[in-house]
Amino acid sequence: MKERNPWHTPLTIIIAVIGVIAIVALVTIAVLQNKPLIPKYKYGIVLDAGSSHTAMYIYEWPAEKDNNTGRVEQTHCCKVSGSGISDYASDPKLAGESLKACMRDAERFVPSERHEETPLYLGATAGMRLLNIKDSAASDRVFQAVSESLQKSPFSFQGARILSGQEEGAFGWVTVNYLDDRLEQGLETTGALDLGGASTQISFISDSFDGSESPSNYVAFRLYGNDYNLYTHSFLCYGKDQALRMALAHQTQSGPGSIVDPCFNNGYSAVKNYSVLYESPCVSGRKPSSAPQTFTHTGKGNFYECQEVVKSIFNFTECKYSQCSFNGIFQPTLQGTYGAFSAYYFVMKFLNLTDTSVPLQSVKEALARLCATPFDTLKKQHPEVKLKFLNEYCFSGTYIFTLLTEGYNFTSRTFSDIKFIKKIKGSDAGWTLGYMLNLTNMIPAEAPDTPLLPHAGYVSVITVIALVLFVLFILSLRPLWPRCSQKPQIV
Ligand SMILES: O=P(O)(O)OP(=O)(O)OP(=O)(O)OC[C@H]1O[C@@H](n2cnc3c(O)ncnc32)[C@H](O)[C@@H]1O
Repeated sequence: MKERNPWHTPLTIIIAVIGVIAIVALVTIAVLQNKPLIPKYKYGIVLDAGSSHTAMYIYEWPAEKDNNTGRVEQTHCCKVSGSGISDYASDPKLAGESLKACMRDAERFVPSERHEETPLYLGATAGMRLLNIKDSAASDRVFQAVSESLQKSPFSFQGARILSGQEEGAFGWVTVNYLDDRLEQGLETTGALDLGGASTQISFISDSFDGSESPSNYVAFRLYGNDYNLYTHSFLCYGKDQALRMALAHQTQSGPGSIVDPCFNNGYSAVKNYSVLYESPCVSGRKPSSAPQTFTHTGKGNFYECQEVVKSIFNFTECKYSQCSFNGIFQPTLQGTYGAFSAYYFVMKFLNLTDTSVPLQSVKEALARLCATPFDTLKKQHPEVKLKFLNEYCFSGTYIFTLLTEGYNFTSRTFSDIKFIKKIKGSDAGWTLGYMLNLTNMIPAEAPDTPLLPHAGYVSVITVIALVLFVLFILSLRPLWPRCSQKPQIV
């Protein structure tokens, strides 16, 4: 004879089975309903048509979060081979052709089902600003050619245009602060220092600046519920290549047949053409009236003398405001930390000076040593470095040092507030990301609403509540529970 278990009645078994099914169904629905979708991405492409070269950046963000909350990241960068589009003024078609290899690259990196909806922008900076000043019809032809080429791509081409210096500075600032998560979290922002080939930008927030003293340097933003009064200025012709032209123009004012340049290493020698040197609008007005066709450019490598040459391209005396950086341009008091990118990074990286805890005096000494190194020794020390760059590091380092200290007024105390950076969390520092975020409305003016609980927390709460309900349900059926009799039932 078997003893009968009082729980093994059909009713309790049915209740238990229904209860378990109900819990499983409830949790399954909660999980499926609220689970983040399998990551699917959307894309945006920006071409940075700079004075020295063009680069293409592909950005991606989670598709279900393009209501302003998803993180935008750079997934790919392609360097267009050849020079910047402004160098194709005499043969604009080639400017369009030059972009084709990177556009084919983009077709591989962006999934084909996303091609048609992916916005594609081309922004040109100081190289095209200068070409536009020199010959606006030629600049139009270059834009026509690159636009025709980009229209043939499968992406949604949104146009090619010149960014103003103010936009370039402001979008660089947005990029740096977006990537550092400072905007969304409303943290103290970082200033942005960008050194290109033809222009340089400085952008930062200063409590002493509300735009009233120099409105042309003022950009107002409202991002994630916070207001920002940004100071920004772009110095056209003060990118590193045009600054070098101005330094050479200063040394060839009398039209000599040769110059001995303290900004180039001893042993460096090259024959240069006067008309090529003076073809840029940054120096064209100063071309000596009588000069031979060419001059011999040799180096003597002296940092202190080089600094004097570099200082000659700045005007430190004129200022109609309460305070200025240089050339009569207003600059409020420096404040906070700074990210310095593009040529700032390339040059300081070569000099092993990206660590700004090194005292300013030591930076000066390192530059003095670099400039004093004979050019042959330098070439032997750095066989991997392109000669075009190696030639110019003494000038470039001295220029950066002078621009930061004498131009922007960084001191031995504030110099350590600068961080020389190339990338932040995998994305390049530069104006392109800020430009795309702006054009795609990816940064909201107001802070987006956040869900009460994260997904995992939500599922846990649902599960616990379901279990409690189930236990209560079982308890409420107590009257139906089989009674345990004292006597064992004999079956
Ligand atoms: O913004 P604009 O002024 O139009 O210029 P760009 O867009 O061409 O400027 P980049 O930031 O690409 O480069 C800035 C400069 O750095 C130079 N550069 C690039 N790589 C370098 C390296 O490894 N060492 C030294 N200089 C480098 C380049 O030739 C430019 O003169």
